[in-house]
Amino acid sequence: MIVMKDVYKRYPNGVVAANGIDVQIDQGEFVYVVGTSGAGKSTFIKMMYREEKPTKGTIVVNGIDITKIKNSKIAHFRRGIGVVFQDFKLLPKLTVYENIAYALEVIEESPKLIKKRVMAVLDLVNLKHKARMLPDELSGGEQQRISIARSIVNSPRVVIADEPTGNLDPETTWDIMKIFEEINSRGTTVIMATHNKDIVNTRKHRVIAIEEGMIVRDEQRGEYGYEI
Ligand SMILES: Nc1ncnc2c1ncn2[C@@H]1O[C@H](COP(=O)(O)OP(=O)(O)OP(=O)(O)O)[C@@H](O)[C@H]1O
Repeated sequence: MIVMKDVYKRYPNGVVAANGIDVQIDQGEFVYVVGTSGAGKSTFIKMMYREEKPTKGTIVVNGIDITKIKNSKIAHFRRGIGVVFQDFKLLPKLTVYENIAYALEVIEESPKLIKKRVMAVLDLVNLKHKARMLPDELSGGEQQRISIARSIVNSPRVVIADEPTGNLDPETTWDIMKIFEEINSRGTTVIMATHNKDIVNTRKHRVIAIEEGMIVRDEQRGEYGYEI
């Protein structure tokens, strides 16, 4: 569960990107975060995995008040959260297998367990046969599937995705959505910032709309709500 109470974020340049946010997201929900460019979507989700610290307010994620944890504990906290980016952020010199295994190697899991888990997530995204390739030998959609596989290899309770289909064509976008829905159906919370009206209006889930750093709409099975 994620709970934000009276959260404000003012960047050093004076921009207020979160302006009094109160929200609760329960375990297992699927949530779209929508809003115009610069509205504060990325700031909202970055605060959930402590990439940004709020100026004021409390944020409790998986039972931990992440506004109070020490810097030395942040890495440990983040292991419970999977993060997927628009530009994939795969390590170019590592193979697909190594990119995914890396997250488990740093926590010193056994080689046997690492292999089992990496192959299981590669199977989920249908890319077992590409395990030995390098990221730049893959299409954009395949790279995003690998980055999703990497985000869930630790079995996080929450997956956060910032515009994960922004660089992909419409057909690939649907494939990626199916994977997120599959992950969600297994009980993982999925939080996705998106500008994709078709996705939001077709694959119905909770919609949180942000404008000027405030939640202006929060609807179960909501609509995208903007003309683009
Ligand atoms: N690191 C930063 N330093 C200063 N200002 C920032 C920083 N990051 C974001 N901002 C500002 O905060 C506001 C909200 O930005 P944010 O990236 O959260 O919006 P967004 O809704 O995700 O936008 P987009 O859809 O364009 O990605 C914007 O005015 C932006 O310029």
